[in-house]
Amino acid sequence: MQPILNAETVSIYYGPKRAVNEVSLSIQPNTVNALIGPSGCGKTTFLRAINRMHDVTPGAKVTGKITLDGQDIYASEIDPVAVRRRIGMVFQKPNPFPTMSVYDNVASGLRLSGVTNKSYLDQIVERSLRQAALWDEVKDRLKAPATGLSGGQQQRLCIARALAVEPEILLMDEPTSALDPASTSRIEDLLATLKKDVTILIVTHNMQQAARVSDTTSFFLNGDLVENGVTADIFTNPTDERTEAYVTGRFG
Ligand SMILES: Nc1ncnc2c1ncn2[C@@H]1O[C@H](COP(=O)(O)OP(=O)(O)OP(=O)(O)O)[C@@H](O)[C@H]1O
Repeated sequence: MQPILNAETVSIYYGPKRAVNEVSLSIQPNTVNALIGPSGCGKTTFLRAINRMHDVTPGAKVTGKITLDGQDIYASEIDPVAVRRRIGMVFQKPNPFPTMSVYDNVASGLRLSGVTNKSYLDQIVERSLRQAALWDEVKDRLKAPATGLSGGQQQRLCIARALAVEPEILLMDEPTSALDPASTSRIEDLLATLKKDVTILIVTHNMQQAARVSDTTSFFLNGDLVENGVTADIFTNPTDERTEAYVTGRFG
């Protein structure tokens, strides 16, 4: 099958310092892909290159090639805002727009792209909240402030907000690290259904989580992609001894 996303010898620099070294990685559609590795190994840096977030980091530079459906997302004619609509992102700490209601948070991306039709917005808001497994909990408080939701609900709201513009890829940077175990488990369950609609890349420090939720796993170390493969193989039969040392908890 054709990969939906392809990175070819991608290096990422902060000023003169190279944080990611010539990483090549192919991602198949409708899969969950975990990026693991010790702190500072470049997971977040690599993830952020995929939706051109480094465009707004002073001194950051991305080299190599990243394609989405075969199209170079760094090509000069490509608008980074359009890239971010197709490749959404959910961050470590839930970050709903604090002055907006639950409804307005989810509708914000569509409104920014000029959608005003109320019944269409209603429909997309409901669909996105259902996809994020939040609808039943918020359907009677859509006009209430988003900040009144629990941390776990706020994170699912951020997922709904990202889904509302129908991205092809969802990047998740340690999306459960600020959440309690019950909320974490809800989001993990959600990933299995979400991948029917969207391809997911998730950075996680939690190896049990990577093993539970992902189809493929990529192990990063000091900016290198050491090994990438089917999750069960990475955890039970890795080919590189550094991967084995990491997944068996010998360093980290
Ligand atoms: N904005 C920045 N400016 C300069 N250096 C940075 C910047 N962001 C990250 N780095 C450096 O790049 C390297 C990779 O960082 P990155 O955040 O990608 O690692 P990570 O694997 O995601 O770590 P963690 O698991 O702790 O989040 C680190 O050495 C870090 O200090």
